[in-house]
Amino acid sequence: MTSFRVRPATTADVQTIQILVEPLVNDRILLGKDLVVFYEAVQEFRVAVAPDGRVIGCGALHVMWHDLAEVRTLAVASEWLGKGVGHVLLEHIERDAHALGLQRLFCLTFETAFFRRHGFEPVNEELVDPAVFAQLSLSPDEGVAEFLNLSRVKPNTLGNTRMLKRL
Ligand SMILES: CC(=O)SCCNC(=O)CCNC(=O)[C@H](O)C(C)(C)COP(=O)(O)OP(=O)(O)OC[C@H]1O[C@@H](n2cnc3c(N)ncnc32)[C@H](O)[C@@H]1OP(=O)(O)O
Repeated sequence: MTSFRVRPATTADVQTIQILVEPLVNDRILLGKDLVVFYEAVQEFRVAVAPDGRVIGCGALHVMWHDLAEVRTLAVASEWLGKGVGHVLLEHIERDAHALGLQRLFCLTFETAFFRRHGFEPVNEELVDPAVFAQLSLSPDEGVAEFLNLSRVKPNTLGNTRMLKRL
């Protein structure tokens, strides 16, 4: 079996994470973020690390409300695809979500088959009531705006599927 391990990200990983996701951002698969935003979110990230210490994957958990969080920036280096790295990263993210008391995990993705295999289902309905929607719309976070499907970010989300997993 190919060995790799998953651990919480450190600030030393942040530039590597940005480099890892850059091609996916250029292809409009993932939302681009400034380096400062990655640093501010470092505690949300887990990274997968090859035996030689190289970061080969990442994924993040962004809490949005008391029961609700989003899986973000899940990405695996091209030469490591299909070796279970994404699966183990998502397992860790789900474990973190459980530990935080969350009950619902959202994602916005083109990788519907991968997320389906991990228990996510496409959703069309509103996932929050109007009062929570109003609160979330105060967030400056672009990902939250995408979750709310605000018109200003709709071009970013074209072709993506909204998916949800109940934990
Ligand atoms: C919420 C968001 O962040 S949305 C964005 C999601 N990310 C992206 O779209 C970025 C581009 N995509 C990627 O980086 C990757 O494709 C990911 C993250 C979606 C999946 O990462 P991977 O490491 O390839 O996933 P993983 O290997 O666990 O599973 C993929 C396939 O490999 C298979 N697999 C799992 N373990 C192994 C293994 N040890 N050996 C061989 N194959 C394996 C799985 O069964 C699965 O098979 P299938 O897709 O052919 O049915």
